[in-house]
Amino acid sequence: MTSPILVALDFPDTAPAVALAERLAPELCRLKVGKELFTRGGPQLVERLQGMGFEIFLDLKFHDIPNTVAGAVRAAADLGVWMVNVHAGGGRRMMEAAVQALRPYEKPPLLIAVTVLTSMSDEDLAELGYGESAAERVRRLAALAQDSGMDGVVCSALEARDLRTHRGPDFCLVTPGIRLAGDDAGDQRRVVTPAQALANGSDYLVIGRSITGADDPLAALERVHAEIA
Ligand SMILES: O=C(O)c1cc(=O)[nH]c(=O)n1[C@@H]1O[C@H](COP(=O)(O)O)[C@@H](O)[C@H]1O
Repeated sequence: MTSPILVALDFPDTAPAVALAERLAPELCRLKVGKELFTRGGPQLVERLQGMGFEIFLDLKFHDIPNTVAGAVRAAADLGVWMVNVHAGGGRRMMEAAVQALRPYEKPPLLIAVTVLTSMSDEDLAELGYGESAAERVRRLAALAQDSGMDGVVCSALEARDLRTHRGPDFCLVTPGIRLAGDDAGDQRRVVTPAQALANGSDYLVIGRSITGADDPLAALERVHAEIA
């Protein structure tokens, strides 16, 4: 079975991250290593998790000048990760440079662009001076990402249906902001349940605290699988 679930290992250190991975199984999920954990554990931790059989989404959301981002995604590819992301807000030339950087690889990571963070609301965007809603901005950035040669985008599952229609069946939709019924939204603003996210057209569900914060993370993961079966 190929699971659509990516468990976000947002831990302050490597020991609890590895301990959690030991309680999960590569058949049931992939793992996401983000900014906090990577800054602590570095490439060695990624290699250790890969050695345990997990495919890794390296979520460092690169956002810099094209040359710098190209070098960063190359470093991610050399590490052998399964997926890596950049911010679509870095623009066309930055995304094209990232795409170009992965051309020489026989088995490159999936290259994904973050559109509008799921922690952002329409009000947050207005405060930044953007004259469009989150849904409109996601649509614009997803079109630009696809046109720049990216494999897909990170968005909220609220926008997945619209993107599936407009960007076609092969464009990869990665959706964080997933909450089981009754879970606390926390800092997230655009949240959706696992079943609804898949029904909307998501390919991959990024789930952090609903699994990592559970008393029994494996049981929580199995509950998500049961919900989407
Ligand atoms: O790129 C991401 O993974 C990401 C993008 C986004 O727009 N929103 C978002 O929450 N994420 C990540 O997804 C995870 C969500 O965690 P939970 O809110 O605990 O489920 C975190 O690791 C975030 O860094």
